[in-house]
Amino acid sequence: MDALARFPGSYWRDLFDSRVGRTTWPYGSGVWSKKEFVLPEIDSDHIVSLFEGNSNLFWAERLGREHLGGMNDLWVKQCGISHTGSFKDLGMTALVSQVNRLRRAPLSRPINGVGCASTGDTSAALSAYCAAAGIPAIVFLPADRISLQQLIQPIANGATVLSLDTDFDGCMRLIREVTAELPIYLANSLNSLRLEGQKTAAIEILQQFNWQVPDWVIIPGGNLGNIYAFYKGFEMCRVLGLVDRVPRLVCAQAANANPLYRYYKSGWTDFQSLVAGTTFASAIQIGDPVSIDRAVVALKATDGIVEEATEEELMDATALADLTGMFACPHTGVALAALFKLRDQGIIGTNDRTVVVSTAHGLKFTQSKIDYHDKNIKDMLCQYANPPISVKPDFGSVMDVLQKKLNGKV
Ligand SMILES: Cc1ncc(COP(=O)(O)O)c(C=O)c1O
Ligand SMILES: N[C@@H](CCOP(=O)(O)O)C(=O)O
Repeated sequence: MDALARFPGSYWRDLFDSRVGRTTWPYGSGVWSKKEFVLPEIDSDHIVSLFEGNSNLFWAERLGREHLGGMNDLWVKQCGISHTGSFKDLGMTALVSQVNRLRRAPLSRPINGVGCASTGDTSAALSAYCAAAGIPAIVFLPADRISLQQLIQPIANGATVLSLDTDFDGCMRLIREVTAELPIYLANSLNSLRLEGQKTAAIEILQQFNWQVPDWVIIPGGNLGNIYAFYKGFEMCRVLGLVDRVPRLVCAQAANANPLYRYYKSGWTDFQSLVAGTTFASAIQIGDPVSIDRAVVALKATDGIVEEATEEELMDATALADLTGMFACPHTGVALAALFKLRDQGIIGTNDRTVVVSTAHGLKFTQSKIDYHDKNIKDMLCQYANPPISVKPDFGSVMDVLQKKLNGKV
């Protein structure tokens, strides 16, 4: 930070702005366009990048206007529109690049592979970046708890996939033990290299608002590395003079997997890990988050809030987002459901500039959408379901249906 502070904030803003849209290696990546803030000492030849970052900031105009009491400054940061379909690419490029550097001469460290425990997105990102670099990847997955789309990613990318009959927290405990014994580098967000890459999403948001600071940023939380990464990105920009304040952060959890929410509600006095229950937001089905202390730092420093969402709330919020032009994953639904609640309580105001962080691509989680639109979820109304209409293949039948539809009778 001392070295970076030798230059004024305007220097960094201009430098980062000058790299947007560049193809010069590695600055076309949203992460490496901020190389000096991420991993300054790395040689560009050692970087393993798939041109991650630079994701769209979606103006959720209709959702805000029609469903959130006329909110007019609501944005969704589409971190899931990325090479492997989640924000994990941002951190994995930093981590795998550093491993690549360590394995090569002159350092030539004996790292035989890189490993992680995963609910499906970290494993996909690790496998893709390792495959691109020719580094062995080992992933520990909780059997039958991740989507098929997520499962096929490491398989296709040639990783060693261990499907374990336990939950994510069990996988996490095992990978920590294994990486302590074998020359396998740990790729979960315990490793701060991941957070260095992930924090660039926060800097990118500031840049996309022409270095204006939003009032609120809402982030779904599981293992809790990302909430800290966002805080770090915002705080770094404040300390180095790129902006003059930081936004208030909201961490949103599924009610079925909510150890941070419970801790927050206890006034930060009583943290209890738990066995996470099943949730459609399966990538945040985590009961013993490794970055719990970092999350508390981030929330306290930003006057932050923790909210939770039930299964029905998160699925309805996801459906509404989709009906207004998105294709959100259930984790984004958790964050949107938290926004609905904070708007109802009057905590987030109509004119507050608010960013919801979308963490994965909806196409990785289609089964829950299929079940919702089929109204095939036990004890759930599925009030925004839009099932397909079966019609006989003749002109009269088709016309009947369309006329009823146009008259609002279907
Ligand atoms: C899609 C998705 N959203 C949100 C999260 C939560 O991020 P974190 O574990 O950093 O809290 C994860 C992973 O945990 C994820 O895969
Ligand atoms: N959702 C994550 C859970 C692990 O989180 P990490 O950020 O610590 O790797 C996943 O996709 O595996």
